[in-house]
Parts: sequence; structure tokens; C-alpha cells
Amino acid sequence: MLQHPHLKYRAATPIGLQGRTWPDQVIAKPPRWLSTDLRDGNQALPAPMDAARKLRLYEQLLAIGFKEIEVGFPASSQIEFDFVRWLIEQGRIPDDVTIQVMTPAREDMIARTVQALAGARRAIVHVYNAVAPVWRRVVFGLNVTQTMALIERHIKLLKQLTDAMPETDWVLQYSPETFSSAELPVSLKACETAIAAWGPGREIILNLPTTVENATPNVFADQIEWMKRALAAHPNITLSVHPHNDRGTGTAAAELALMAGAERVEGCLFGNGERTGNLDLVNVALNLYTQGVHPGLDFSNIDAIRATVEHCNQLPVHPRHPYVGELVYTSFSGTHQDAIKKGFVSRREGDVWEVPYLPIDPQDLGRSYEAVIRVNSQSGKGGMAYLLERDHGVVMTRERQQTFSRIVQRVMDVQGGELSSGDLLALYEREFGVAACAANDVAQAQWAPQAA
Ligand SMILES: CC(=O)SCCNC(=O)CCNC(=O)[C@H](O)C(C)(C)COP(=O)(O)OP(=O)(O)OC[C@H]1O[C@@H](n2cnc3c(N)ncnc32)[C@H](O)[C@@H]1OP(=O)(O)O
Ligand SMILES: CC(C)C(=O)C(=O)O
Repeated sequence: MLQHPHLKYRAATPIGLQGRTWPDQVIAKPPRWLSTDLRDGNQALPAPMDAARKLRLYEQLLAIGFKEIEVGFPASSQIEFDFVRWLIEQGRIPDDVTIQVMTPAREDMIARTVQALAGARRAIVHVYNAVAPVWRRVVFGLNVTQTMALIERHIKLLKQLTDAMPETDWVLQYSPETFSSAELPVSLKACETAIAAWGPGREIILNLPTTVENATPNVFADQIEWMKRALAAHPNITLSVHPHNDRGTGTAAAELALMAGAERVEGCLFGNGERTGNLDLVNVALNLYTQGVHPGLDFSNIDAIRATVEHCNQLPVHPRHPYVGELVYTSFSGTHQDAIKKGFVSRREGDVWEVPYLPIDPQDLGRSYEAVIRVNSQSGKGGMAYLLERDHGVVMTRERQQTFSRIVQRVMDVQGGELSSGDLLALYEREFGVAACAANDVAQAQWAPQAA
């Protein structure tokens, strides 16, 4: 690493928004959700989904309750084109669900995209082009005026093509790509150009991405509030955000953006997507839920959803991933276990959820309490007592708990790893029931764990 990174990397410029209101806002209702698992998620996979995997994930998204789903990039490949055709021709789009597809601002691709959507009841066509300085200079070789001309020409073409197909209710989504690293007046001009070319008064979603996250989330919130104010005079606009997670702050960026006035968020289940991923929609939805706001999405069986996503993406979900990871409701450490045990004991039917160290009731997501406490060398008496009582009906005095805890500690110090609840019972019986041996001898004993 460099001793002087400022010679190579530039800090993001703060917005300095005057009178910002977002810090005092509370998110009291869910946004409109757009799943881009089948597009942005898919384009980032080592092995993009075949039709069968796409269909399985699409059905899972419907079952969760998504009403807007970006189903692909039909001009990119035959699989993508055919998938969209198949959904439409086979009547697989419920009446309350709208599909969205993406196209770059290229004439041939816009035409092919519209062709893919023929016969849809309602469709969102998502047009994007980059507007940030580096992309203008390095990727497109266009100045700002030429960039605006590119937007105008392609959206007018889209309007012309879709006007000829009035049986579909067409919505334009325009994304000034790399919004987060573009000058705000340029992004605004790009959005206003898109609005004018599409036709004022027609439904349009302006989707503002942190294509590559490059600043702390408060900067993004300022950018969103700035745009919200600047676009206030335009009717029929939905302000949407599309965070990525390069700095690990995609969720924070989305939440602050909602506080700043965004009405819709795009992302993927469990944060799949380009590089470090798209915004994790499950994370934002369940964060809302733990604040007492129903997200309008159903994750009652989160493990089954994870299995589907892992199958379709052919990528694992990390054991520590928020809300869904295998270990996120498990505590090994003694003082945490003690507090959780006391939390469960003190709970009464109908109480507000207040179990220490558990921000959500695992049962609400279809998880059991089975794995909440697991024992290793970091555990204490409270956790062991909890497992023996819950699984085997063994109730210990406080003194017995202290003695047994020391025994377990010694075994774990010698053996390492973890003791299952069955192992714990066998050890307990050996010590106190079957053939008790002195606590001090245990470290030397050849303790053989039973199979879990
Ligand atoms: C931020 C995002 O996620 S945007 C979505 C990106 N998704 C994908 O790229 C997945 C699907 N993509 C594809 O299948 C292909 O890239 C295609 C079919 C779109 C294009 O393929 P190709 O014609 O071979 O071009 P290629 O992939 O090399 O892309 C680069 C070209 O696209 C241009 N381009 C990039 N973005 C855009 C855009 N939004 N609008 C118009 N042109 C664009 C580049 O300037 C470059 O043009 P040049 O060749 O004249 O220099
Ligand atoms: C919204 C589109 C252009 C996108 O995928 C991105 O910017 O990350």
C-alpha cells in the first residue's frame, strides 16, 4: 500500500446541501421495491442463469411479493430475449406485477428490446447511459452537450417505437449511470432531457445509482435530497435509487436515500450483484420490519429463499449475512448466552420483542431457537444450563452450573471446537450422574464427543 494514498486517490466532494431535512426523517412506510436479481444480479454471475434457473428465481420473487421485477436485458442474448417472450406468451406475469427490462442507449438494442416486450400488458423500459466525467471522457468520448443529445435521440426513438404499440402501458425508467460520481447539474440535465424526450406528463421513473459506491452514505443522501428539490416541479416522476455496496454501505445509502425522499429502491436478494453486490433488499426490508414497519415482502421462510437463491446464482450466502446467515442467530459467548437465556425466561405472551442480542425473533423468519445457543470454550454457565434444560430437562442449581461450567471449560480447552447438546448431556451424566469424576481430572480425561 502507498504511504501517501492522497497522491493516487481523490476524496469525494461533499455536497454542502443547505437546510437538509433527511437527518430528521423516519422511514414509516415501505418503498416500492424493484428486484434486479434477474438482470444486475445475473450479469455479475460467473455462470449466468439458464432459462430454468431464471424461471425458478422469478417465481420465488413473485412468491415473496415483488410487484416490479427487472427480468433481463433482452438485447444481450437469445436466452434473455426468449425468457421475456416466454413470460409474456405463457401468461406468467400476474396482473399486479410489472416487468422491467434494460437497454443501453443504442438504436438497434432499443428496437430489439421493444420487440421483446410486444404483447405485455404493462412494461418498464430501462434506458441507461453514463453521465459522470470519467465515463464521458474515457468510455464514450462525449462532452456534456453530446451526452444530452445521445439521451434525447434514444428516448425519442423509444417513444416512437412504443407509441406504435398502444396495447402496452409503457413506462420509461431512465438511469444516469454513475450518478453518485457525476456533477449534480449534469445528472439533473440528463433527467430533464429524458423527461422532455419521453413527453411531459407520461409516467417516468428516474433511477439514481451509486453504480460504484464512492462516498459515505450521507453524501448520497444529500445528492438525493438535492435532486428531489430540483425535480419537484415535474409531475409523474418516481425517484428511485440503485445502490451498490463497494464501501460496504449499500444498505445505509438506501436507507438515508429513503429519508431524503427516494420512493423506490432497486437491489437483489442477499446482495448479489456486480463486484461487492447490489443493495441487499432483504436487509433493508427486514431492517424496516424490526422497526415495526411491514415491508410488504414476505420472508417467513427465509431459509427456503436462501436455498433457491444459492441454487439459481450458484453462489453461497455467507454464514454471517444479516438475517439469513447460518450463524446470525447463534451465540457462543458466555455473557451473550446468559443474557439471551434471561431474555427468553422473562418473556411473556404478547410482549414487545426485547431479547438481548437478538434484533429479531428468528421464528418470524421460519428459523427455530435450536441454534441460538451453542457451546465452545467461549461459553459460560448460562448457555450450558439453557441447553441442558431446553433439550434434556436437566435443571441445575446455580452452584452446580458453576461447577459444570468449569468442567466444560477444561474439556473445551483440551479438545477445542464445539460441544453439541448431546455431548453436553453425556458429559454431565458422566460427571454427576453415571460415574462422576473430580472436576480437576477432566482436563486429563480422554473425552470422546458423541456424534451430533
Ligand atoms: C451499470 C450496469 O450494470 S449497466 C448494464 C451492463 N450490463 C451488461 O453489459 C450485460 C449485457 N451486455 C451485453 O450483452 C453486451 O455488453 C452488449 C450486447 C450490451 C453490447 O455488446 P458489444 O456491442 O459487444 O459492446 P461491449 O460489450 O464491448 O460494450 C462497449 C460499448 O458499449 C458502449 N456503451 C456502454 N454503455 C452504453 C450505454 N449505456 N449506451 C450506449 N452505449 C453504451 C460503449 O461506449 C462501447 O462502445 P464502443 O464499442 O463504440 O466503444
Ligand atoms: C441502474 C443501472 C445503470 C446500473 O445497473 C448501475 O448503475 O449500477
